[in-house]
Amino acid sequence: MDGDQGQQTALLKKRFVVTEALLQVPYDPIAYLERASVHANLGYPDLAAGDAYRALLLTDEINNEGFEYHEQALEALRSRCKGGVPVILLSQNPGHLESSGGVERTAESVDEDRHLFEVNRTTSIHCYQRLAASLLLCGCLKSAHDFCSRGLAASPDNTELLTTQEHIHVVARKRLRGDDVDMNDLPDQGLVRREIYPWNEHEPNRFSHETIDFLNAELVKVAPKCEVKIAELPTLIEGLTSTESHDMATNKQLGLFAKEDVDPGETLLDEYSILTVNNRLKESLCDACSTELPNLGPGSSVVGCPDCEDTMFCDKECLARAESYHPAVCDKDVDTIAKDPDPKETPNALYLLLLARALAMAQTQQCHPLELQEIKYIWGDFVQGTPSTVSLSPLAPSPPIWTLPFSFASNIAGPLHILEKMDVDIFDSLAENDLWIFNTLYGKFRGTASARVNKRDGRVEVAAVHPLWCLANHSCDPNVRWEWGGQMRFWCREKRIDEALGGIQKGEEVLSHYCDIELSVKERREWAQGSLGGWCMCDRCIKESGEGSE
Ligand SMILES: C[S@@+](CC[C@H](N)C(=O)[O-])C[C@H]1O[C@@H](n2cnc3c(N)ncnc32)[C@H](O)[C@@H]1O
Repeated sequence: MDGDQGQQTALLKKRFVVTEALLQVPYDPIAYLERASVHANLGYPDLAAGDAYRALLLTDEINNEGFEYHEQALEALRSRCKGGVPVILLSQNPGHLESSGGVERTAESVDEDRHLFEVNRTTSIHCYQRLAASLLLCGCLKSAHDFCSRGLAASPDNTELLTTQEHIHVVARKRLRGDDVDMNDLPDQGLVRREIYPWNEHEPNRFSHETIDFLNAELVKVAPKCEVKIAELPTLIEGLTSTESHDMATNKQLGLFAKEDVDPGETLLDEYSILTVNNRLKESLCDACSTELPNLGPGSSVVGCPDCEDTMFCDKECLARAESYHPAVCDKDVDTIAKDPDPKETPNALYLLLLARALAMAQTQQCHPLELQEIKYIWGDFVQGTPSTVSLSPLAPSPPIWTLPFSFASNIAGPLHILEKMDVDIFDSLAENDLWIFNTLYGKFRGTASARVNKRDGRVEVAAVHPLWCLANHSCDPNVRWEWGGQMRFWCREKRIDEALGGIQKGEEVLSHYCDIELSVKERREWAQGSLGGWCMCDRCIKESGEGSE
């Protein structure tokens, strides 16, 4: 084991110990700060920010007697101060705590309440420091600036916060390309690592017999002529063409294949997904499948939830399917969250709504969110084995690019707000509601979700993950068409792109399309690049771009 690896292993062990401690004592702000430090050292500034934010919330609980977790948080802090001031607060002493050789004077020597109040104040300033520095590293400049300002309001001479503030200004000038930076216009969308975290025990081996058998048993119900198999796909790199790389690397993934011959026009898959959301506050869409509700009036099939006002479903079937998520949000005032967003925020808002739906499903079904069968097996476009530190060795591979979109609002504050609305204790449910779990869910949704526009005004309003449909890979000469109404439907094309008769033979891969195939090769490649991870290299693209012709 080399030095870097040894350090990594030690940090992961430490992370495990602190997480276990938090599962035992969930309201301990110090343990959260400790875990933030471990996450920062492991190279996860996003997770460090998430922990520091939870610690900050707990310091608020301690400060406010009327708050829900005041007693538990105060007791946790008191217990941590029994042997003196916790070491994590002594590394940099932003409050004016007195220390004596690493161990503070004990509670007997001073008024205990005053002492705890001071420790709590110091803890909160540490939280601001950690939040500002970590969010800056993630590229969330506005949130970093906000926490920096809040920290400086409490501790104006704090050198760490002043330094971070300087860095925020430098990065902001670079990103906004100018010296005149308005702090209200700071970018707040960043990128973080997109990976299967080393401690994630929920991710299945997608190529195991167990996974493939499970998916095939599910497929029998909605696509009896399809089966899932391992597929070899070209490894796509942004802007790389086949003339530049004749030896194209490939990678193993899953794909859909025909088990029997399929006739032109024949339906191949018909999938209903409860993992469907819409962002319209006052539109008449079904809460379960987000289809436009049928007309109300005599004989209408529309039904409402018997227990809460305003939640409407197409029919009794959708109401019955809603039993898998609705009880967690029934009458819980979650309706307005992420609805009618600013157009710039539409994608983020839809992903947050998908996350909210998944959390409601998990809560209702008393299941870990990553164990939900609609989520467990889907593609997440994760980058494996990301090193946490950049190696200086000339032989080291270049560090992977961070690809998971991240913001304080979507990844940290938003999900916690939703859980609180659902009456979930965000501290005592860490095992199910930790930030790395939200990030993993986002990775999966961003790898598989599709969106739909409102035909009347062209606004994107619905998003969904169809866990079986999304197993199909892309081609610009697809052999199926798809249509998404209440259900997602694939049917075999009557004609292929060259006007040849459609039809899929037994054993052939079922190829969908992720972009409008009527476009030119350049436009198609630009459109599909986001969902493919690079320039499309299907036979049609290679032919039309003139690549590989020599
Ligand atoms: C929605 S998933 C498709 C199913 C996925 N192969 C799986 O294992 O579940 C989309 C991902 O499949 C891969 N993919 C799909 N079509 C491809 C193609 N024509 N060439 C290369 N990769 C493709 C890309 O990695 C893309 O990010």
